[in-house]
Amino acid sequence: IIQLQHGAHRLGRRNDADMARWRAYGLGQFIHWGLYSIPAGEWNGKMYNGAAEWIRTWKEVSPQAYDSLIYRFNPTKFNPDSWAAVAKQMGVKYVTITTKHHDGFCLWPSKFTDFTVANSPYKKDIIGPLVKAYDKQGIDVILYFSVMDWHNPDWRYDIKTRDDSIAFNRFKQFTRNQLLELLTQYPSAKGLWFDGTWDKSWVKQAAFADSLETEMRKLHPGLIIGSRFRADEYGKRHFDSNGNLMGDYEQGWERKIPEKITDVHGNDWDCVMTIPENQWGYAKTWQGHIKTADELLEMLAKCVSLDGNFVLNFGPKPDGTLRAEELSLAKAIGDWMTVNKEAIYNGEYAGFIKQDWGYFIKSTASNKIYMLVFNIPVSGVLRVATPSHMAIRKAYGLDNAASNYTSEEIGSSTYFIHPNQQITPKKPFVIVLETGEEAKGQTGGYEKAKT
Ligand SMILES: COc1ccc([C@@H]2N[C@@H](C)[C@@H](O)[C@H]2O)cc1
Repeated sequence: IIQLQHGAHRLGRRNDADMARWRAYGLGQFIHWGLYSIPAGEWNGKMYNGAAEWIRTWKEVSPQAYDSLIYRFNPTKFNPDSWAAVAKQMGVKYVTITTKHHDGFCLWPSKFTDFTVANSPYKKDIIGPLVKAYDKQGIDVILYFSVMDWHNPDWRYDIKTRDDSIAFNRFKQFTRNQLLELLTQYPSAKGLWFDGTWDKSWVKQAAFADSLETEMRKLHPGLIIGSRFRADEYGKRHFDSNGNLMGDYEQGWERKIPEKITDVHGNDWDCVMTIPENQWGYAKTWQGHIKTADELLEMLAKCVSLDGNFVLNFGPKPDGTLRAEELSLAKAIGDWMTVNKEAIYNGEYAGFIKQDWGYFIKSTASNKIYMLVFNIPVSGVLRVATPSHMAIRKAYGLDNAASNYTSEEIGSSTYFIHPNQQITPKKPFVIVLETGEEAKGQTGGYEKAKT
């Protein structure tokens, strides 16, 4: 064990009500919106092949020219209620919204910089109305904040000289001021989603970041902060020098999903996912594969089955409207969630052996076990291996209880689930298992071979 002042301050999961609420979300929405949405991956008629929200770093783009985009930020069709309604129909329980991305442009009228909406043609606060609109729909809000700030002249990638450290000390105060400002202006936010914290300059601020995290938690009891905010005094990030998770949930699953339960080390976590391969801000043309609703539903099921939340990204257009591809995916996901949401909300790892046909999710609300079926075997029969001494009492379809199933015990704690009629579904579907304790002593006489 290494003595740490600024490592993890808690072992294991948070067990308070605020975190239990976060753990139960299942499905979330990410929103990336800002000046980068205007060029949308194109500059002087050339397409930037990186992520659209990173276009300021492209050698073809002068930072000053990029920063002048502030004078073009005027989302005349922005209607937060319409975004929140789309999210509601989609079935998301929380939304993570960019307050300030790496480019430093603030979607709220921060007092600590001029590089905000207040000095754009739009003039008005964006964050406040968004928080209000989502709160009205009963969707919780998490505020995304990038520590790295390309616009702020005091930002440094590393601290090499005395001048660097004088500038970066100003930058640290600026960061603290903005974070306290966000928590004060938008007190209904449930948490902060930090990004832009990997550079040496910030990694060297273990003590400062640790005390700032403590100060924010004091200002906002119950605040949820992930593992990407700070490093320990040896520069370790996400997991401290003793291998313990820092923050309240693991934030390492960006555009990737854990394979098995041991990959998540008993921690809470979220997976943040783009619809194209790698675009967070609005990009005029999406290159490569665009994920289908069925792919996204399978990602959602997989995340919840492994104790995580699945957060799907939307990149609104510069005029404030959502693009057609995102609206149609939100609709398709929402239609599926309308029927199957009880298998997703309050979902947790069920402890069943993973099967090829899909995912098991246990409900903390009903204690029911849900089978989320994506791949029907040629046999048409679905194998289930329950944790030992757990028997299956009943199996029925969530879409309609009439579509019932017969469970046949084929071995110790092993069953075949037989559909009572030919299943030819067009969409992933859910079977509910009601289970119970196996009768004492009734071992079913399955003798293990001696080998
Ligand atoms: C390759 O390094 C990065 C760094 C930051 C990101 C940002 N994190 C995502 C949540 C988006 O905000 C993306 O711009 C992506 C890739």
